[in-house]
Amino acid sequence: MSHAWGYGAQDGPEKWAESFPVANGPRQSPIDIVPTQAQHDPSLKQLKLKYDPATTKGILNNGHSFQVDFTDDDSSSTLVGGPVIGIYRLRQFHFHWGSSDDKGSEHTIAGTRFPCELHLVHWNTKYPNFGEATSKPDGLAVVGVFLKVRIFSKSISGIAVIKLFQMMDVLCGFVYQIGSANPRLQKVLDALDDIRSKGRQTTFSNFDPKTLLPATLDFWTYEGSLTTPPLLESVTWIVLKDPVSVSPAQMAKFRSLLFTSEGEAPSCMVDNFRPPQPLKGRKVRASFK
Ligand SMILES: N/C(=N\S(N)(=O)=O)N1CCCC1
Ligand SMILES: [Zn+2]
Repeated sequence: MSHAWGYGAQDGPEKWAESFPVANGPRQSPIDIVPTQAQHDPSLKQLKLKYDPATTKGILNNGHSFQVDFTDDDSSSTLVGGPVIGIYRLRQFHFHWGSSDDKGSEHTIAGTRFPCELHLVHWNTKYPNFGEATSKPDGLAVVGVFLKVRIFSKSISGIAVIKLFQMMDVLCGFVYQIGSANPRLQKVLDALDDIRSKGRQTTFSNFDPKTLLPATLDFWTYEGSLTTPPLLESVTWIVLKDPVSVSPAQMAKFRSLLFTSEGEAPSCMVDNFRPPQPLKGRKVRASFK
């Protein structure tokens, strides 16, 4: 297989080892996190994320996901503390999602899959740049955040109204879902109209990724890898325990992107996730009891 990879039957995760033998390595990601088997480590420090919106550089459809890039020529946007030693600079964030709400995340929690997972990618400033850091065992730190679809109403009367509407809808032969849109996601999702195809990029500025995070930064951590080729075993994973919300309509927006470039037969960008990999004796630590 050339180094062209994807998520299809011919070029997907089951084929990656042909060009990237590290796919069968000892510290591959993602993994299934089993909370009852994770050990609370009181020596873990508080996770400190400091992001300067002015470092936002742009948004790109890279043909595998979309990413929001940040300038990383100084330490304006950083991760310190948690399981890492030193200062890690924010490079980009991106997402993985499914074709339906029952799958899409890369990490799973005791077998539970979420419809989407956010990854914030940081590199260790003990190395001269991101490219150098990607090949070092302590080169990268990625924060993973689960997105969870919540269909709810705030009041009993609201539930009654929804139930009535749903009964009427079923009677009329169609079903719709009412969900709570996550307003903090919307600026990112609104930009997707301009980057529908692979290779498209557009301006995107003044965005604070901290707004995408849950209120508490309780996390699990383990030593792993990039979850896409080249699958380098250089990532300290920091997976947040608490999900953030996303609505069905917002999930549809993720699924409106294309894996393909303009002029190619369109292929919807969905199911761009690698399934959990063998733990191979690794320990998962928890920052919380
Ligand atoms: N696979 C990756 N990130 S991830 N999915 O492991 O967080 N990346 C590939 C190049 C830059 C980030
Ligand atoms: Zn990722």
